[in-house]
Amino acid sequence: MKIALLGYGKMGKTIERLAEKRGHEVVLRISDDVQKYDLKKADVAIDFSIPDAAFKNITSCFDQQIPVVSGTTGWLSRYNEAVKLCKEKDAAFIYASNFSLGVNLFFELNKKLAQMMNSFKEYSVDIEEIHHTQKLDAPSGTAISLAEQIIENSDKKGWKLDEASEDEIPVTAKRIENVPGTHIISYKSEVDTIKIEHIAHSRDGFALGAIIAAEWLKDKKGVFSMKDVLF
Ligand SMILES: NC(=O)C1=CN([C@@H]2O[C@H](COP(=O)(O)OP(=O)(O)OC[C@H]3O[C@@H](n4cnc5c(N)ncnc54)[C@H](OP(=O)(O)O)[C@@H]3O)[C@@H](O)[C@H]2O)C=CC1
Ligand SMILES: O=C(O)C1=N[C@H](C(=O)O)C[C@H](O)C1
Repeated sequence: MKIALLGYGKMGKTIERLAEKRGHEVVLRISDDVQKYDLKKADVAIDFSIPDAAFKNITSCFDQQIPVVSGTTGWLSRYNEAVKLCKEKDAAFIYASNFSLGVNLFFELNKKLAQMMNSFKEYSVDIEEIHHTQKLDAPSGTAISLAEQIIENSDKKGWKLDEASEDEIPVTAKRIENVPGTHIISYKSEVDTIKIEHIAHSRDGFALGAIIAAEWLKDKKGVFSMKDVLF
């Protein structure tokens, strides 16, 4: 498979290393706001760029009929617009706030736990995420996905960074040197705490998941999620 990397930073370079091990070839590496780039020599594009660039990168792929996998976070206010454009252009698109198998299993656990805990009002829920100090967005895309899953499966009405009201989920974002990505969900009562936690040991899990998603999407049309790929 010939891959165009839109974003050639920490994730782009990890994807290149693992993709080459799986027999793929990287044919294009984009690292800044190029006015127009030719994706025709690629079978698929993988976007891990920056919040301000993701929408343009993704829609360039739709225009050039190249399936696109995006893991960039912090641009989701335009997600529905991207979905509409993908359908109009009969293109192919997968977005995930987190591509690792472990986090996608953790998502399913989170939904089940939220349903179960909703009956026990003596417990209050909170989310904590910890990432490296270069991260541009807060809270992480994964923490937002986790909060939305709890909201869909409980009586919670929303989430807020730091201070939250009774019917919202408080989300804390910590930045510590070299942490690839940690997410913790805690249910606390007067007498005890129940916690589930996902700790990424490196970026390899995110990168491998994105490559598997690209292999899966290559010959398809439509808008998909990591759930379609994995389960
Ligand atoms: N969904 C998932 O599983 C995961 C998502 N992420 C997300 O992926 C994104 C990238 O993460 P990471 O690789 O760690 O970040 P980096 O900062 O290491 O890489 C981002 C790269 O994008 C480049 N860039 C800047 N402008 C553009 C542009 N217009 N088009 C293409 N590339 C551009 C930057 O170049 P320069 O440095 O020159 O500005 C940089 O090389 C983040 O949003 C992060 O949250 C990260 C890990 C997993
Ligand atoms: O910026 C990162 O590094 C990560 N970003 C994603 C997010 O915002 O959830 C996924 C992962 O946690 C690493």
